[in-house]
Amino acid sequence: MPVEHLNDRILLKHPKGSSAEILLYGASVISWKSGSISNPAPQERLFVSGKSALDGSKAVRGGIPVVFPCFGAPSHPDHAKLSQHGFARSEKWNFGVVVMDNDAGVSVRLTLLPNEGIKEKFEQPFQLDYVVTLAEHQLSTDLHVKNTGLSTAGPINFQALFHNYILAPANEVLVTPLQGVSYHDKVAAADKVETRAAVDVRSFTDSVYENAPGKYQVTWPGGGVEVRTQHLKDVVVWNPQKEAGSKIGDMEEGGWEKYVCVEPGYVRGFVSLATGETWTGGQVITVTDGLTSKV
Ligand SMILES: O=P(O)(O)OC[C@H]1O[C@H](O)[C@H](O)[C@@H](O)[C@@H]1O
Repeated sequence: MPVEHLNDRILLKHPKGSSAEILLYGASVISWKSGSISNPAPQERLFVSGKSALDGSKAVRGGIPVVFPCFGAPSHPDHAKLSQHGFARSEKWNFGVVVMDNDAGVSVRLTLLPNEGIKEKFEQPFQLDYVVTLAEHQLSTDLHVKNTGLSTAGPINFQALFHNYILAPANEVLVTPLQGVSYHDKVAAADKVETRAAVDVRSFTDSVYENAPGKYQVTWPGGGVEVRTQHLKDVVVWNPQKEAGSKIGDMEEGGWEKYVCVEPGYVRGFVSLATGETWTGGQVITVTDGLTSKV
């Protein structure tokens, strides 16, 4: 069965051997196993902390949490009652439909509508549809945000981000091309312009790049992924290293050495979406073996 719907999760299996696991809680992708062109044996590509809750009691520490409608601490008046990174990562989503199931890919849609708990904290009318597509060497995620309000209602304002925890030797990882891009360095609490040809995370890094190129290479000796995005103008590069990682309750010991977060999003400013309209942000993550595509 290419798509299996279990009690708390959905399993995707591609005929060429790749697989993915999506928790209904948070619509969090918690596993993506894929081979590459030079090494077809499927390997895990995402980091999930061994201390992470997976039972719906807390957002997953790893995989791909969905950040909506605010990134970080809320900074918009409509988000004032929300906690860090909003509610999408800690609500139970509904399994919708199998969108596609063929050799090109296996694809499912999950949906989140306002429930009573959400309405208490966020009054805006919305529908979220999240489509996860598994291909032979690729995982794609697309978030569709619809303003379901009446025509007399105002726009909804939001931020959105895919919080990718990419399994990688953190101290050897390089992220490109960010040279010349303006960013907010959350560690130094300063606005800067990136001077490095390749960004590493060997020290505690929490950088929010604004109007970034939209296509990123994440490489390390012998491996890599490419992250290609659509309508996600910003990207966050985060690794807490021991300095901050050891203070994260659900982070396994040394977990910060095993991943880099490269998080495409719309997080500087807000998307303002009129009634009846739909906004879509998407990403395609491809296993590259560290070889950069020319396209
Ligand atoms: O601990 P969390 O709420 O999951 O956030 C984890 C991290 O997410 C993003 O990368 C932010 O830029 C960081 O500032 C934050 O520490």
